[in-house]
Amino acid sequence: MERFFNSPHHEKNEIGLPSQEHGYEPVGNHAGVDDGTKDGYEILKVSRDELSKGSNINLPSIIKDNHDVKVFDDFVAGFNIITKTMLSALSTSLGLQGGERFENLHRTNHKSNSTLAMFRYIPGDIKTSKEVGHQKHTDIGSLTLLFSEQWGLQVQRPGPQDHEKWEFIEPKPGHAVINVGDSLRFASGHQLYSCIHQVVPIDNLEDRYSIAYFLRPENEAKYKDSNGRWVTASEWHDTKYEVFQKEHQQQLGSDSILMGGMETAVNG
Ligand SMILES: O=C(O)CCC(=O)C(=O)O
Ligand SMILES: [Fe+2]
Repeated sequence: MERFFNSPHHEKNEIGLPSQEHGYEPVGNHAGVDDGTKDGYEILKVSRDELSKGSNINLPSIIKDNHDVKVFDDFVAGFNIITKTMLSALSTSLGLQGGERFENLHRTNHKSNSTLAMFRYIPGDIKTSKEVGHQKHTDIGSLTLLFSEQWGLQVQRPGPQDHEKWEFIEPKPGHAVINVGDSLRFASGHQLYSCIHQVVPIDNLEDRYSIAYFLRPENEAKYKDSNGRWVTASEWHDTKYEVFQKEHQQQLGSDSILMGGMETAVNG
């Protein structure tokens, strides 16, 4: 990751961002933690569908050799097994049968927006920087497997409480953080809660690296969203992504999308 992120911009940006699940985005493409700020991370995304193209995969030349592609392949294969095992355990614990079981909405050979994302956050001061952290949100997909050895991730506990109270998640070597995202919340009939989280850098000195695997349902899977509409997983993905792209001011009134309906679930 360091090798990629330390490369010149034109090399990192060689293929740009052909889709929201694949390619490179520089710092400042999304809203940041506080009003009027932008995000403080750059990101390399490798989509699971793109990886399935084998040697035809579209990647910047600096990470396109066989070794690099095998690393991405191994990560995605392993992360798929882990997340689908969890989905199966959750389905069993909720008493789901047949086509309702979560793993049957996530068949690996079906098209989806699942993606592997690698982040580098630039150091910044939460009070003064104009580009800082990762805004408050819930994840679009089903399960997110999140790895970072550095502090920065904060969550809000579900349940009635002061909803501006943030708690840091301690990074532990050899551990991952698992977020339930909106798609699993919706597929569970809103029984499971999406996790409200954000990232704030805690010192002004170090870059912060994190790796996320965003498992998302098959594009055609259907559920009722936070506004009670029947949508496909790919429609929800596109709707939410549009809100992610907006400035804070334009996001006003979009809380039920940005937070997957958790604002009202948590506080009301
Ligand atoms: O970088 C992190 O630790 C979290 C990233 C995240 O929340 C996201 O991209 O959805
Ligand atoms: Fe997230």
